Amino acid sequence: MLPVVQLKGVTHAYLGDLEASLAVEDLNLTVEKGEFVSLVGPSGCGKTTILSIIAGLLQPSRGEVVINGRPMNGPSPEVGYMLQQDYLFPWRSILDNAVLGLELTGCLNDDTKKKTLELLQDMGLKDKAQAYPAQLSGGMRQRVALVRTLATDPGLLLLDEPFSALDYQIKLQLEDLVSETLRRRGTTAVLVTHDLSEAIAVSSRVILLQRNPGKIRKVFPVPEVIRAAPPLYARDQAGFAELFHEIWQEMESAGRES
Ligand SMILES: Nc1ncnc2c1ncn2[C@@H]1O[C@H](COP(=O)(O)OP(=O)(O)OP(=O)(O)O)[C@@H](O)[C@H]1O
Repeated sequence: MLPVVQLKGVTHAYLGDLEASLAVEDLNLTVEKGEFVSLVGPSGCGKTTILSIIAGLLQPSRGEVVINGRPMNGPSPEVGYMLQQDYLFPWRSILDNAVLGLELTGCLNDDTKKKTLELLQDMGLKDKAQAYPAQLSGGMRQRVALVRTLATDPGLLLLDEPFSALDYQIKLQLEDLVSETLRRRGTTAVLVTHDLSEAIAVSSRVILLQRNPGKIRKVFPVPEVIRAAPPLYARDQAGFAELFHEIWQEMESAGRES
């Protein structure tokens, strides 16, 4: 089976008026179908730049991006992107917000609307379909944003710190819900997070980046016993604390060198 994401020698420099700044250099990364990988690393190591490149929002200065076997050519409905802010339209009902992506891609019909309602139900939001964003909590709104992203059925989901603005308890619940939903649908995911325990709890691999310029420093596979548990319980599994410390130490060494 073809990998979902292939980055081959990807380098990106942002061009300023007087100089160019090298954000990421010579990245090589393959993400297989159904994998959930996390990108972690210090501020400025290029996590968001990498997601923007995979999303087709940013053309890398050098190197090749291949999505589902095809060279990347701008944003595509195959790739969903979810951010820290929910960006719901306050004047639209929850259902109308949730179907926005379908509407914009010309895919809204009775069948896709029914599937969106099912997704809202899966996320515990069916009775909120006719409510408005202002009537929902932050965690609920983030779930609506997730439904909106999943409604177009992207094979690849990019998540840029989607849980970081939420209370700890809500964050843990959402990690479970998202991870279970993606597993069931076979969706491939790339998550950017500052929370190392979240990265280990939800991923099959944690990719540690270093900065100046952004590069992959080390890839940590997450042991099966941790991966098999729902994120809430993954943290209690044997090997979790050891892996956390191993990645933490490597991060500290990277920090000292940059
Ligand atoms: N639009 C831009 N113009 C110029 N430089 C940029 C731009 N966006 C990012 N950079 C630079 O590129 C590098 C990588 O930034 P990026 O935002 O990808 O890092 P990050 O790991 O996501 O950071 P953080 O964890 O703080 O969100 C940084 O040095 C940043 O200053």
